[in-house]
Amino acid sequence: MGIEILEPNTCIRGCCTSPSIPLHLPPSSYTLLSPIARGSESVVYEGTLDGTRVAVKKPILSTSEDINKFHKELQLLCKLDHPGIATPIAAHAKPPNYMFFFKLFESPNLAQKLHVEEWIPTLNDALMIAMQLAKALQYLHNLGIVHRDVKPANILLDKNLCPHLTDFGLAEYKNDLKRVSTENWKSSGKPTGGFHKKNMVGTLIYMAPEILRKELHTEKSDVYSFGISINELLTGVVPYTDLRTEAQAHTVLEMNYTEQQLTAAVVSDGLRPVLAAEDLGIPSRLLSMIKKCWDADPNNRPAFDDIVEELDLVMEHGKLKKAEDIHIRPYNLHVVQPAGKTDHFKAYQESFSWFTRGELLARSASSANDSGLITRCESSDKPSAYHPTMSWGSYATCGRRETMEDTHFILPHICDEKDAYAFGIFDGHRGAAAAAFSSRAVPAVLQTSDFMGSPANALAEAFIKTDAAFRKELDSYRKSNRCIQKDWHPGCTAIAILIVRNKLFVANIGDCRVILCRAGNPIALSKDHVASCLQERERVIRQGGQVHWQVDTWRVGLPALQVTRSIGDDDLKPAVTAEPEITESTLCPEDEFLVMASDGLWDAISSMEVINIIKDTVKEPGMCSKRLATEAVERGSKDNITVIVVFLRPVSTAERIY
Ligand SMILES: Nc1ncnc2c1ncn2[C@@H]1O[C@H](COP(=O)(O)OP(=O)(O)OP(=O)(O)O)[C@@H](O)[C@H]1O
Ligand SMILES: [Mn+2]
Ligand SMILES: [Mn+2]
Repeated sequence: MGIEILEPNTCIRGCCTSPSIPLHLPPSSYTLLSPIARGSESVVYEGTLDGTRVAVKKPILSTSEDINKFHKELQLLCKLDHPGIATPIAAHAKPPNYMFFFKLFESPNLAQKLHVEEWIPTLNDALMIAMQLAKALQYLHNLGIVHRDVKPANILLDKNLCPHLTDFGLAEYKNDLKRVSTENWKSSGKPTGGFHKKNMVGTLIYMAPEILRKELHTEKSDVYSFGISINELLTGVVPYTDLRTEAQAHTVLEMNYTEQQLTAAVVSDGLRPVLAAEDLGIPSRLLSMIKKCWDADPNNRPAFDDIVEELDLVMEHGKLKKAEDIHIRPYNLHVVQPAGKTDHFKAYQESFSWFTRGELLARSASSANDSGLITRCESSDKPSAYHPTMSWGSYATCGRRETMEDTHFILPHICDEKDAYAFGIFDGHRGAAAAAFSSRAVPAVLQTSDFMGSPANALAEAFIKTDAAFRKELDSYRKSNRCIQKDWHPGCTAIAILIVRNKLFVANIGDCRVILCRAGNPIALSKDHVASCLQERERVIRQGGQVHWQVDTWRVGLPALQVTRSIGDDDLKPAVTAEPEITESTLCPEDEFLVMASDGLWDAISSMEVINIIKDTVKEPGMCSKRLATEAVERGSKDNITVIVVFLRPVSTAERIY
């Protein structure tokens, strides 16, 4: 493109050279805009280079070892040229700035695509992705390079859904690995996204048994990670999160300290993710190839030359059978049409997403108030003198987690009522389904309720109806016997606020929180429902649940849930109730703003600090939300984080106050 290559085109040390991409840039040629992602070892920004939008990967360089690593990664990247690999278009390798510039991929990476967007690929999509990725890895292996971090989060998708392998932070020449064998262990790179912070490279669930046994990483270890990733693409299930043994793997994954259990199971018991289901039209050849890829013995795994050949054959067959029509998502609710005798191959399914299912609830939600559980709060209809002037913004980030299980909604001027606003946050656990469903269902039910006349009731009704509808949906979905996850009980915590004129209602279940900043001080408008709270513990036991001390805190039931109220979690109902605790406040001119957020924020930042941070941030609610979330990540919050900031006064006033 337009960027001129300044000679000599080398990095500061002279070790990296490239005939085609510039390795140092005039400062005026690029800008860094907002961060797209924070990896364990770098921050990826959106930026511009010579006027074009690009992605800028800026490694976190804290030691000289990190700088060596940057040079190594750059040297390697300069040698690569393959359509299936995200190669840099420029780099800047002179102090104080070390950066890689890549073409900006607008679509999310494959992990987000599958688990946040809940994308369901057709068989054709899946085969195309598998093939492209296999070719990219074949290319690398032929050059003697092992990637060592193959996983969906490192696969970028372009507009046509073509995959581009990225993140060469852990890549090595195979020959160098031989030499370092045990050193390889201590890990030059900080492991990515996983939990083994010191001893391992790669991400635990994608790591081959030999890596877990601390043996040498070979190209066959990439084959293993490839197999796990392709199965994830076919099933839509994050490896091992659908298992439910005594120590539920999902819990294992959430509790960093028991990863040894999973490691042991993978290494010694041959545990593998649940293989995609053949009866949905996924060719058995593809499935046996995946099984071979994740064979315990690296020697039994195919090389990428074989994999590419095998995929070719599978695709040939697919063409005959219209692979583009086949939707592969075994755990979907779908209707299998009576197949014609000659056409067993074709399985239809209703395209399915938990977001959409939640939305549909509006159509079935009756406007009658029939929950019967809530005592009507006295009406607050009297028009009052004070009306807040509102503006709002939000920010949601996956943080250091691999998957995003938070969702939220913002619903201003409900049903065209200019004085009614609702906001909500849902923090999913044991999967994202409940949070996805609720973020659409709760506002849908609210809109059909008497939210003006009886706001507290409307909120309670929204939570209880959503919970009932979600569990019913889950039930029928399990019964559709397409569900490979026999014991799957997703849930979410929820907080919602409803502002009607000068009244503020907060409904909460779980450990999201809302605070109000009144005259400079935080007022908590919700209380956490967690098993470490005695009152809640007693309530759970009274309602037939079990609470036990596990590892470091009180937890509910076998799944060892820390929260005591939620939507979903149907294996723990009724003890883990969806009935919200509701607070009502009257807003006054002293009120400055509201901050609501999932526990990822509150784990890292106190209410008072939140207020102070907003005080020295530009008074734009979206920016405040982002600043808070970013600060929490920087302080080490390991969770997904969602923040909504609502100003209750004209922003110009708010600005003047501080
Ligand atoms: N060119 C790009 N366009 C759009 N998004 C990108 C691009 N490159 C990276 N990203 C996003 O940034 C994320 C992190 O990038 P990358 O994996 O290269 O960083 P990292 O610090 O090595 O992360 P980790 O090691 O934790 O996986 C990717 O998963 C992707 O979502
Ligand atoms: Mn990555
Ligand atoms: Mn990385």
